[in-house]
Amino acid sequence: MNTKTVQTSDALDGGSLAIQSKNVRFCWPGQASELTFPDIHLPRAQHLFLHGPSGTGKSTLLGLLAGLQAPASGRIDLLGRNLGDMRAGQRDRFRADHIGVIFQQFNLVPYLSALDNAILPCRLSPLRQTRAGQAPENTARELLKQLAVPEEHWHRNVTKLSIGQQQRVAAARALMGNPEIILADEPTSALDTNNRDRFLDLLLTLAARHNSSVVFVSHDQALAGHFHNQMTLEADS
Ligand SMILES: Nc1ncnc2c1ncn2[C@@H]1O[C@H](COP(=O)(O)OP(=O)(O)OP(=O)(O)O)[C@@H](O)[C@H]1O
Repeated sequence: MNTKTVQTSDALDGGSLAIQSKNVRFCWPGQASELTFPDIHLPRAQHLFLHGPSGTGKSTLLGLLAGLQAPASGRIDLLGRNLGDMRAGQRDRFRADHIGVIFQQFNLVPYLSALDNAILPCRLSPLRQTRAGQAPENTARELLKQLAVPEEHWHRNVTKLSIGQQQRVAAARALMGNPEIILADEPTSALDTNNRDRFLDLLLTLAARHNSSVVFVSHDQALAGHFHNQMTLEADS
């Protein structure tokens, strides 16, 4: 499978980069073809829109950037650190400290309330707890408010919320404690056009406030204009 880059930013030194990847390849067990990915060069506080047809490897690439899988070859540096140099435990720590994720299934903890889900990164990372300020619960409340999750739902079990509300709780959790990188996989798939645009504006505005970089996966090319950089994954014809 071939992939190509449509547009990326100008080169900067490693210290100012959120993400740098080179010659990354990956093959899922049991799959005949290897996925090859374009190089990424994403400055801190800039956002990347990652799009392409189904099956071209968008979710796989986010998993590699999150350190959930390791590339078969190539190199990924986040915030100037080579993921390949870290042991599994160090990658987990790095993810908890520096990466917010909004994945397709939201990965919310089903038995916790919306508020407790939003606070969770602070329980897992002292660094994010420190960054969230003296009272992380107040920060979580503020984020839920900004993301328009109605207050009467904050103490409800998160599975009792609508899909759109769950997506916004997942976004609040990803933003909690100001991680430098936010990885979002189709977070607007369940929203209508109005809510989709509002959600995206909010996510990018809140991320910009904290100098976070967002990598945003979507099929929906109409969203591309919100982003500094774009990358297309394409299947072989
Ligand atoms: N856990 C897995 N085990 C085996 N193969 C997988 C796994 N996850 C993905 N794949 C395969 O890897 C390829 C890329 O899948 P991926 O989900 O990354 O694509 P995608 O572009 O995100 O697709 P979509 O837009 O439909 O979500 C596909 O051929 C898929 O079948």
